[in-house]
Amino acid sequence: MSDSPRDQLAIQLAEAVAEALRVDLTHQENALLVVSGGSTPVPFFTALAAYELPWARVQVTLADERWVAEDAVDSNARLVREHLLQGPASAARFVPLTSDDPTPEQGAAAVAERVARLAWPASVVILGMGSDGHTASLFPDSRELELALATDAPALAVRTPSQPQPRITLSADRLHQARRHVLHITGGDKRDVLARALSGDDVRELPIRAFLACPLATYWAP
Ligand SMILES: O=C(O)[C@H](O)[C@@H](O)[C@H](O)[C@H](O)COP(=O)(O)O
Repeated sequence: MSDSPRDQLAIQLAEAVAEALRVDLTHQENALLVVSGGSTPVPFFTALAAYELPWARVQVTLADERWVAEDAVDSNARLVREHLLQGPASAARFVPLTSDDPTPEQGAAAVAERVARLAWPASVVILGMGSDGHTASLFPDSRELELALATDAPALAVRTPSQPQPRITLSADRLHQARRHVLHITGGDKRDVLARALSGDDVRELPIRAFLACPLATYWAP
């Protein structure tokens, strides 16, 4: 791995997450790690996968997923399998957010049940953020945004005009259930969106605001 600021950031985040899992596993049987998809986490996944941890006691799931086949190029499950569940981390138990149902509306209840059985509170929830201020699949233009912010269901289907595929997302309530929250972002655009988010309150405008007071440890590099 090169030592670009983004790679250094990924290494620092991996170190913090590995330590969090190690600490939690000294006093609980299983520890849950919730990761995000997208492009930003790839070097972090690679760095974390190399840690020697009791991975068989680590559960990994996603903050959100596109309702696509697990081998589709834009599947977050595929991303996790290819970059995180490698080497020592291949012993972790990955719990995907999709089912064989044709739509997320049909599959959401089964996925929610699966998610509810995990080892909550999560050791770490790692969020990404888009330039529209979305996080997980809580998009400003999601039809189900209000519901996703208010429901105590663990997961729900979302339809978003700005996105090509239907998705499933963990609800804000479920994403709040963690010992530690991290925002992992890179680049000037996202720095500016975060600055905007910090200077206002309207969660519907910039859904990342729902997590700013978690507290949210921010890992940012240019
Ligand atoms: O794409 C996803 O699967 C996640 O839903 C999304 O919330 C992601 O974390 C942000 O869109 C940032 O994505 P990038 O890291 O690709 O910028």
